[in-house]
Amino acid sequence: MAKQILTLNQISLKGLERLPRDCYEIASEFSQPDAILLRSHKLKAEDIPESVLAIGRAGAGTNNIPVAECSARGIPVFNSPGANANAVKELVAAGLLLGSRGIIEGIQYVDTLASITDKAEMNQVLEAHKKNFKGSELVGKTLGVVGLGAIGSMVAEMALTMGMDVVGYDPALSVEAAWRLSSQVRKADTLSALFARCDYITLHLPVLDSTRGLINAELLSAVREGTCLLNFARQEIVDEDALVEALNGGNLRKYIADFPAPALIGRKDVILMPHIGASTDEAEDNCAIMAADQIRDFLENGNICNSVNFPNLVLERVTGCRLSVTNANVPRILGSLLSILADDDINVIDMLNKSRDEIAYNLIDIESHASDEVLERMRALDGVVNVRLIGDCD
Ligand SMILES: NC(=O)c1ccc[n+]([C@@H]2O[C@H](COP(=O)([O-])OP(=O)(O)OC[C@H]3O[C@@H](n4cnc5c(N)ncnc54)[C@H](O)[C@@H]3O)[C@@H](O)[C@H]2O)c1
Ligand SMILES: O=C(O)[C@H](O)COP(=O)(O)O
Repeated sequence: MAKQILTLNQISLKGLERLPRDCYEIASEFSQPDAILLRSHKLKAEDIPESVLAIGRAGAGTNNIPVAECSARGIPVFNSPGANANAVKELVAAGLLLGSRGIIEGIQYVDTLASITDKAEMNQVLEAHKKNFKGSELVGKTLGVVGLGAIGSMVAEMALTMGMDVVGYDPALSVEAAWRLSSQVRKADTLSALFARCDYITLHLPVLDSTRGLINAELLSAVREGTCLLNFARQEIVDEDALVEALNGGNLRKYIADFPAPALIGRKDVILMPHIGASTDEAEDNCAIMAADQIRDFLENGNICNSVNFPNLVLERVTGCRLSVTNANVPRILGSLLSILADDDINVIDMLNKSRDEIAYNLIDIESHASDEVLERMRALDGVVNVRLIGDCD
């Protein structure tokens, strides 16, 4: 029977094409879907049908998904790390230029000249006024990058090529991300040290309990005169009252962000974009392809790649008959699962078990069919969250 994929946002066709129509039905309404694909749709736990086995976010941030509830229900949540990083990096480049030059004000001024019909007169007027739109260059200025993952590391690299000095802060930097980072990026030991020494500061970290309101009054009051803050990460990371106070105080010269808020719209010192960081053809394709491939590999093989709540686990298929089991990460469950198989004379050919936080996940390749009764005995074990028989075992 075809598997049903519920899409809660428009997902690029290039991604949906990775799910062959003879095996997958895709629609924006299903009552019992096997998996969900979405972008920024705010998904509530109560709206996830019982049938859902996996959720794929075609994008980076998963703060729109109730990840903790998904973990408790044994549902892996996948995202698309790095797939839209270049799109965001390019928009940050635009943000830096909008923050350093009078581009927007200049364009708005030119629009006011529409009533002048004589070219020479227009030229004379604008040449007299262009001094009002003077900016400064990025070369030699210091950019602070908060969060040096997929996007932050690309932004840092780009800023270096533009002649900026780059300072980075990331207390949770992965080894892989550290390898990607240019050695010219200087390390700030604290966020306050970074905020106190930069002309431009750009945020590229996820919103988590620990980062909500992280950019607070204390940090914002310590910025150098003329500092420009860019936020292409998430609105919630910046304390809005503190931001408004810092802008009113004058030291923070500009706030450039991808997240409009009523209190910020219309201010001359704020430039807001409508959450378009990842809105390029390329990023939408990349994210959708990655999310669809990951969902397909999970549904067809139980493999897990780029989950934000489950361990990564990929086991090469050696038999048509595979069990995937999610259980609490406590002792003795694995032994009990294997005993149930042994009691039914089912031989295990290959298996892999990995854990992440409170979740343990297993793929067990077996030589012969496991009956419904065997599966039910496994499901009945204390601490087992779900058991799935994948594939054709005959
Ligand atoms: N504007 C957009 O359209 C858009 C597009 C893509 C991503 N984003 C946002 O940008 C965020 C980052 O994306 P990414 O792809 O670079 O993710 P990533 O996971 O590759 O990198 C995030 C980095 O932030 C670091 N970090 C975590 N806590 C931190 C803290 N307290 N201080 C400093 N660094 C911290 C992590 O260690 C990691 O290196 C996403 O979570 C998402 O919210 C926005
Ligand atoms: O976290 C992300 O990837 C971005 O915020 C992009 O969101 P979008 O897919 O809704 O554009």
